[in-house]
Amino acid sequence: MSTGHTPPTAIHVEELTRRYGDLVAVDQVSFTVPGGQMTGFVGGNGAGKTTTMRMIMGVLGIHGGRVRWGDREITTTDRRGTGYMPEERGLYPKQKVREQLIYLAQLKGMSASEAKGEVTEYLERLGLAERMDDTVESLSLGNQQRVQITAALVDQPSALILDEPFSGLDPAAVDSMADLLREHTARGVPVLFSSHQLDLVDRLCDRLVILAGGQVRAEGTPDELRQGTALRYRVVGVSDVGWVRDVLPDGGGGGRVLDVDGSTAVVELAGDPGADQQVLDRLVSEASRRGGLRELAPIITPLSEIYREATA
Ligand SMILES: Nc1ncnc2c1ncn2[C@@H]1O[C@H](COP(=O)(O)OP(=O)(O)OP(=O)(O)O)[C@@H](O)[C@H]1O
Repeated sequence: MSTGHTPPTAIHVEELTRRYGDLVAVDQVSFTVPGGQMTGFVGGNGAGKTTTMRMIMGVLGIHGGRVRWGDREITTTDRRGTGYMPEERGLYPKQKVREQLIYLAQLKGMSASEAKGEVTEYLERLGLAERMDDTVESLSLGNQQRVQITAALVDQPSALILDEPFSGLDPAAVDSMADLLREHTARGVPVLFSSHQLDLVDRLCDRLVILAGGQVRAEGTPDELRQGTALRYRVVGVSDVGWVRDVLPDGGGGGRVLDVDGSTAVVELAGDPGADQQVLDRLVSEASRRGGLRELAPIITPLSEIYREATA
Protein backbone atom coordinates (compact mmCIF):
# COMPACT_ATOMS: atom_id res chain seq x y z
CA MET A 1 0.00 0.00 0.00
CA SER A 2 1.15 3.51 -0.69
CA THR A 3 2.11 5.55 2.35
CA GLY A 4 0.00 8.34 0.95
CA HIS A 5 -0.01 12.11 1.19
CA THR A 6 -0.32 14.12 4.38
CA PRO A 7 -3.74 15.76 4.78
CA PRO A 8 -3.99 19.47 5.59
CA THR A 9 -5.80 20.58 8.76
CA ALA A 10 -8.36 22.17 6.44
CA ILE A 11 -8.84 23.65 3.00
CA HIS A 12 -9.93 27.27 3.23
CA VAL A 13 -11.70 28.81 0.26
CA GLU A 14 -11.36 32.58 0.65
CA GLU A 15 -13.38 35.04 -1.40
CA LEU A 16 -12.99 33.02 -4.58
CA THR A 17 -14.34 34.80 -7.62
CA ARG A 18 -14.74 33.73 -11.25
CA ARG A 19 -16.35 35.57 -14.12
CA TYR A 20 -17.40 34.39 -17.57
CA GLY A 21 -17.76 37.59 -19.57
CA ASP A 22 -20.32 39.68 -17.67
CA LEU A 23 -21.52 36.76 -15.57
CA VAL A 24 -20.06 36.49 -12.08
CA ALA A 25 -20.37 32.70 -11.75
CA VAL A 26 -18.63 32.56 -8.36
CA ASP A 27 -18.82 35.72 -6.29
CA GLN A 28 -16.44 36.05 -3.31
CA VAL A 29 -17.17 32.56 -2.07
CA SER A 30 -15.65 31.63 1.30
CA PHE A 31 -15.99 28.40 3.25
CA THR A 32 -13.88 25.80 5.03
CA VAL A 33 -13.48 22.10 4.35
CA PRO A 34 -12.07 20.76 7.63
CA GLY A 35 -9.75 17.76 7.70
CA GLY A 36 -11.43 14.54 8.81
CA GLN A 37 -14.89 15.71 7.79
CA MET A 38 -17.25 15.27 4.88
CA THR A 39 -18.50 18.60 3.60
CA GLY A 40 -21.53 18.53 1.31
CA PHE A 41 -21.66 21.22 -1.37
CA VAL A 42 -25.21 21.89 -2.52
CA GLY A 43 -26.90 24.40 -4.78
CA GLY A 44 -29.19 24.43 -7.81
CA ASN A 45 -28.09 24.06 -11.41
CA GLY A 46 -25.68 26.84 -12.27
CA ALA A 47 -25.09 27.85 -8.63
CA GLY A 48 -21.32 27.71 -9.15
CA LYS A 49 -20.28 24.42 -7.50
CA THR A 50 -18.30 22.99 -10.41
CA THR A 51 -16.63 26.33 -11.08
CA THR A 52 -15.57 26.58 -7.42
CA MET A 53 -14.22 23.01 -7.39
CA ARG A 54 -12.29 23.63 -10.59
CA MET A 55 -10.68 26.70 -9.06
CA ILE A 56 -9.76 24.74 -5.92
CA MET A 57 -8.09 22.17 -8.17
CA GLY A 58 -6.35 24.81 -10.26
CA VAL A 59 -7.86 23.63 -13.55
CA LEU A 60 -9.65 26.97 -13.94
CA GLY A 61 -8.12 30.39 -13.44
CA ILE A 62 -9.03 32.34 -10.31
CA HIS A 63 -10.18 35.95 -10.82
CA GLY A 64 -10.17 36.86 -7.15
CA GLY A 65 -9.54 35.37 -3.74
CA ARG A 66 -7.45 32.33 -2.94
CA VAL A 67 -7.34 28.75 -1.70
CA ARG A 68 -5.41 28.00 1.46
CA TRP A 69 -4.05 24.62 2.47
CA GLY A 70 -3.95 24.71 6.24
CA ASP A 71 -2.15 27.94 7.07
CA ARG A 72 -0.52 28.56 3.69
CA GLU A 73 -1.36 29.02 0.02
CA ILE A 74 -2.21 25.81 -1.87
CA THR A 75 0.56 24.52 -4.18
CA THR A 76 0.70 22.38 -7.30
CA THR A 77 2.08 19.53 -5.19
CA ASP A 78 -0.90 19.78 -2.81
CA ARG A 79 -3.25 19.62 -5.77
CA ARG A 80 -1.39 16.68 -7.27
CA GLY A 81 -1.89 14.72 -4.06
CA THR A 82 -5.62 15.51 -4.02
CA GLY A 83 -8.12 12.99 -5.36
CA TYR A 84 -10.30 14.89 -7.83
CA MET A 85 -13.39 13.62 -9.55
CA PRO A 86 -14.25 16.20 -12.22
CA GLU A 87 -17.69 16.81 -13.65
CA GLU A 88 -16.46 15.69 -17.07
CA ARG A 89 -15.68 12.05 -16.37
CA GLY A 90 -12.37 11.41 -18.06
CA LEU A 91 -12.14 7.67 -18.58
CA TYR A 92 -11.05 6.05 -21.83
CA PRO A 93 -14.07 4.03 -22.97
CA LYS A 94 -12.12 1.37 -24.85
CA GLN A 95 -9.54 0.58 -22.19
CA LYS A 96 -10.03 -2.18 -19.62
CA VAL A 97 -11.15 -1.11 -16.16
CA ARG A 98 -8.27 -2.34 -14.02
CA GLU A 99 -5.59 -1.65 -16.61
CA GLN A 100 -6.80 1.94 -16.88
CA LEU A 101 -6.95 2.51 -13.12
CA ILE A 102 -3.45 1.10 -12.70
CA TYR A 103 -2.23 3.43 -15.44
CA LEU A 104 -3.86 6.46 -13.77
CA ALA A 105 -2.42 5.45 -10.38
CA GLN A 106 1.05 5.20 -11.91
CA LEU A 107 0.63 8.73 -13.28
CA LYS A 108 0.15 9.77 -9.66
CA GLY A 109 3.52 8.21 -8.86
CA MET A 110 2.61 4.74 -7.58
CA SER A 111 4.65 1.71 -8.59
CA ALA A 112 2.91 -0.85 -10.82
CA SER A 113 2.66 -3.43 -8.05
CA GLU A 114 1.39 -0.94 -5.45
CA ALA A 115 -1.16 0.35 -7.93
CA LYS A 116 -2.33 -3.15 -8.83
CA GLY A 117 -2.84 -4.08 -5.18
CA GLU A 118 -4.77 -0.96 -4.26
CA VAL A 119 -6.88 -0.85 -7.43
CA THR A 120 -7.81 -4.52 -7.13
CA GLU A 121 -8.87 -4.05 -3.53
CA TYR A 122 -11.07 -1.06 -4.36
CA LEU A 123 -12.69 -2.80 -7.29
CA GLU A 124 -13.46 -5.83 -5.15
CA ARG A 125 -14.96 -3.69 -2.42
CA LEU A 126 -17.09 -1.82 -4.92
CA GLY A 127 -18.49 -5.03 -6.34
CA LEU A 128 -16.58 -4.88 -9.62
CA ALA A 129 -14.31 -7.89 -9.11
CA GLU A 130 -15.82 -9.70 -12.09
CA ARG A 131 -15.71 -6.68 -14.39
CA MET A 132 -12.04 -5.73 -13.91
CA ASP A 133 -10.98 -6.96 -17.30
CA ASP A 134 -13.96 -5.56 -19.20
CA THR A 135 -13.73 -2.30 -21.12
CA VAL A 136 -15.12 0.80 -19.43
CA GLU A 137 -17.70 1.35 -22.18
CA SER A 138 -19.21 -2.09 -21.60
CA LEU A 139 -20.13 -1.14 -18.02
CA SER A 140 -23.41 0.42 -16.96
CA LEU A 141 -23.25 4.14 -16.15
CA GLY A 142 -23.43 3.44 -12.41
CA ASN A 143 -20.53 1.01 -12.66
CA GLN A 144 -18.52 3.49 -14.73
CA GLN A 145 -19.15 5.94 -11.92
CA ARG A 146 -17.68 3.47 -9.41
CA VAL A 147 -14.57 3.17 -11.56
CA GLN A 148 -14.32 6.95 -11.79
CA ILE A 149 -14.46 7.32 -8.02
CA THR A 150 -11.82 4.62 -7.60
CA ALA A 151 -9.51 6.71 -9.79
CA ALA A 152 -9.86 9.59 -7.29
CA LEU A 153 -9.37 7.40 -4.21
CA VAL A 154 -6.19 5.52 -5.10
CA ASP A 155 -2.81 6.50 -3.70
CA GLN A 156 -4.17 7.62 -0.31
CA PRO A 157 -4.98 11.20 -1.39
CA SER A 158 -4.43 14.10 1.01
CA ALA A 159 -7.82 15.62 0.18
CA LEU A 160 -10.84 14.67 -1.92
CA ILE A 161 -12.75 17.05 -4.19
CA LEU A 162 -15.61 15.12 -5.77
CA ASP A 163 -18.09 16.62 -8.23
CA GLU A 164 -21.35 14.68 -7.88
CA PRO A 165 -19.76 11.37 -6.86
CA PHE A 166 -23.07 9.79 -5.89
CA SER A 167 -25.11 10.62 -8.98
CA GLY A 168 -26.39 7.52 -10.70
CA LEU A 169 -25.36 5.11 -7.93
CA ASP A 170 -27.79 2.56 -6.51
CA PRO A 171 -28.38 2.63 -2.72
CA ALA A 172 -25.94 -0.24 -2.04
CA ALA A 173 -23.21 1.52 -4.03
CA VAL A 174 -23.92 4.78 -2.18
CA ASP A 175 -23.38 2.95 1.11
CA SER A 176 -20.13 1.26 0.07
CA MET A 177 -18.87 4.53 -1.38
CA ALA A 178 -19.76 6.37 1.83
CA ASP A 179 -17.87 3.72 3.84
CA LEU A 180 -14.82 4.22 1.64
CA LEU A 181 -14.97 8.00 2.03
CA ARG A 182 -15.26 7.58 5.80
CA GLU A 183 -12.01 5.60 5.78
CA HIS A 184 -10.36 8.62 4.20
CA THR A 185 -11.86 11.12 6.67
CA ALA A 186 -10.64 8.81 9.46
CA ARG A 187 -7.11 9.53 8.16
CA GLY A 188 -7.84 13.25 8.57
CA VAL A 189 -8.61 13.90 4.91
CA PRO A 190 -10.90 16.85 4.07
CA VAL A 191 -13.65 15.71 1.69
CA LEU A 192 -15.77 18.10 -0.37
CA PHE A 193 -18.52 16.57 -2.49
CA SER A 194 -21.26 18.22 -4.48
CA SER A 195 -24.69 16.69 -4.76
CA HIS A 196 -28.29 17.40 -5.63
CA GLN A 197 -29.54 14.57 -3.40
CA LEU A 198 -30.36 16.47 -0.22
CA ASP A 199 -31.51 13.44 1.79
CA LEU A 200 -28.20 11.76 1.04
CA VAL A 201 -26.21 14.88 1.91
CA ASP A 202 -28.16 15.12 5.18
CA ARG A 203 -27.26 11.52 5.99
CA LEU A 204 -23.60 11.59 4.97
CA CYS A 205 -22.10 14.99 5.54
CA ASP A 206 -20.65 16.49 8.72
CA ARG A 207 -20.89 19.98 7.30
CA LEU A 208 -22.76 21.68 4.57
CA VAL A 209 -22.21 24.63 2.27
CA ILE A 210 -25.27 25.98 0.45
CA LEU A 211 -24.56 27.99 -2.68
CA ALA A 212 -27.00 30.05 -4.76
CA GLY A 213 -26.29 32.50 -7.55
CA GLY A 214 -22.54 32.12 -7.04
CA GLN A 215 -22.72 33.06 -3.34
CA VAL A 216 -22.62 31.12 -0.09
CA ARG A 217 -26.04 31.33 1.54
CA ALA A 218 -25.37 29.09 4.55
CA GLU A 219 -22.54 27.03 6.01
CA GLY A 220 -22.29 24.78 9.06
CA THR A 221 -23.19 21.40 10.48
CA PRO A 222 -26.75 20.24 9.75
CA ASP A 223 -27.57 20.87 13.43
CA GLU A 224 -26.17 24.39 13.31
CA LEU A 225 -28.23 25.14 10.22
CA ARG A 226 -31.33 23.68 11.88
CA GLN A 227 -30.85 25.93 14.91
CA GLY A 228 -31.63 28.87 12.69
CA THR A 229 -34.97 27.37 11.76
CA ALA A 230 -38.12 27.55 13.85
CA LEU A 231 -38.71 24.77 16.35
CA ARG A 232 -41.71 22.69 15.53
CA TYR A 233 -43.46 20.15 17.74
CA ARG A 234 -46.12 17.56 17.03
CA VAL A 235 -48.83 17.38 19.69
CA VAL A 236 -50.96 14.24 19.71
CA GLY A 237 -53.81 14.04 22.25
CA VAL A 238 -56.37 11.35 22.99
CA SER A 239 -59.11 13.33 21.26
CA ASP A 240 -59.51 16.61 19.38
CA VAL A 241 -56.62 18.98 20.21
CA GLY A 242 -58.28 22.22 19.11
CA TRP A 243 -57.47 23.48 22.62
CA VAL A 244 -53.87 24.15 21.51
CA ARG A 245 -55.28 27.38 20.09
CA ASP A 246 -56.13 28.44 23.65
CA VAL A 247 -52.55 27.76 24.75
CA LEU A 248 -51.13 29.55 21.71
CA PRO A 249 -53.70 32.14 20.63
CA ASP A 250 -53.00 34.09 17.42
CA GLY A 251 -50.34 36.69 18.08
CA GLY A 252 -49.51 35.53 21.61
CA GLY A 253 -48.44 32.75 23.92
CA GLY A 254 -44.85 32.39 22.72
CA GLY A 255 -45.47 30.48 19.50
CA ARG A 256 -48.14 29.68 16.96
CA VAL A 257 -50.34 26.84 15.84
CA LEU A 258 -49.51 25.75 12.32
CA ASP A 259 -52.07 22.99 11.92
CA VAL A 260 -54.76 21.11 13.80
CA ASP A 261 -56.13 17.88 12.38
CA GLY A 262 -58.30 15.94 14.83
CA SER A 263 -56.13 14.62 17.62
CA THR A 264 -52.86 15.92 16.04
CA ALA A 265 -51.53 19.46 15.96
CA VAL A 266 -48.29 21.05 14.80
CA VAL A 267 -47.05 24.07 16.74
CA GLU A 268 -44.07 26.32 16.21
CA LEU A 269 -42.17 27.76 19.15
CA ALA A 270 -40.21 30.99 19.34
CA GLY A 271 -36.72 29.41 19.70
CA ASP A 272 -36.04 30.89 23.16
CA PRO A 273 -35.16 27.87 25.37
CA GLY A 274 -36.69 29.24 28.63
CA ALA A 275 -39.89 30.51 27.04
CA ASP A 276 -40.22 27.41 24.84
CA GLN A 277 -40.04 25.15 27.89
CA GLN A 278 -42.87 27.12 29.50
CA VAL A 279 -45.03 26.63 26.40
CA LEU A 280 -44.26 22.90 26.39
CA ASP A 281 -45.17 22.69 30.10
CA ARG A 282 -48.46 24.49 29.39
CA LEU A 283 -49.24 22.09 26.55
CA VAL A 284 -48.56 19.10 28.81
CA SER A 285 -50.72 20.36 31.66
CA GLU A 286 -53.55 21.38 29.33
CA ALA A 287 -53.43 17.98 27.66
CA SER A 288 -53.62 16.17 30.97
CA ARG A 289 -56.71 18.22 31.90
CA ARG A 290 -58.25 17.04 28.62
CA GLY A 291 -57.68 13.35 28.96
CA GLY A 292 -53.94 12.97 28.31
CA LEU A 293 -51.13 13.34 25.80
CA ARG A 294 -50.02 10.64 23.38
CA GLU A 295 -47.04 12.48 21.94
CA LEU A 296 -45.19 15.77 22.22
CA ALA A 297 -42.14 15.51 20.02
CA PRO A 298 -39.92 17.89 18.06
CA ILE A 299 -40.17 17.67 14.30
CA ILE A 300 -36.71 17.54 12.74
CA THR A 301 -36.62 20.09 9.95
CA PRO A 302 -35.72 18.30 6.72
CA LEU A 303 -32.64 19.60 4.98
CA SER A 304 -34.76 20.28 1.91
CA GLU A 305 -36.63 22.92 3.91
CA ILE A 306 -33.44 24.53 5.22
CA TYR A 307 -32.17 24.55 1.66
CA ARG A 308 -35.36 26.15 0.35
CA GLU A 309 -35.21 28.86 3.01
CA ALA A 310 -31.49 29.51 2.43
CA THR A 311 -31.84 29.81 -1.34
CA ALA A 312 -35.21 31.64 -1.43
N1 LIG B 1 -17.09 27.72 -19.60
C1 LIG B 1 -18.11 28.52 -19.28
N2 LIG B 1 -18.41 29.59 -20.04
C2 LIG B 1 -19.44 30.42 -19.71
N3 LIG B 1 -20.23 30.25 -18.63
C3 LIG B 1 -19.98 29.21 -17.84
C4 LIG B 1 -18.92 28.28 -18.13
N4 LIG B 1 -18.92 27.33 -17.15
C5 LIG B 1 -19.92 27.64 -16.31
N5 LIG B 1 -20.56 28.75 -16.72
C6 LIG B 1 -21.71 29.39 -16.03
O1 LIG B 1 -21.33 29.63 -14.68
C7 LIG B 1 -22.41 29.40 -13.80
C8 LIG B 1 -22.01 28.35 -12.77
O2 LIG B 1 -21.87 27.08 -13.38
P1 LIG B 1 -21.39 25.79 -12.62
O3 LIG B 1 -21.22 24.70 -13.63
O4 LIG B 1 -20.23 26.13 -11.77
O5 LIG B 1 -22.64 25.49 -11.67
P2 LIG B 1 -23.01 24.16 -10.85
O6 LIG B 1 -23.45 24.65 -9.49
O7 LIG B 1 -21.90 23.21 -10.88
O8 LIG B 1 -24.26 23.63 -11.65
P3 LIG B 1 -24.81 22.12 -11.90
O9 LIG B 1 -25.37 21.67 -10.60
O10 LIG B 1 -25.85 22.32 -12.94
O11 LIG B 1 -23.64 21.29 -12.36
C9 LIG B 1 -23.57 28.97 -14.68
O12 LIG B 1 -24.38 30.11 -14.93
C10 LIG B 1 -22.91 28.49 -15.96
O13 LIG B 1 -23.76 28.66 -17.06
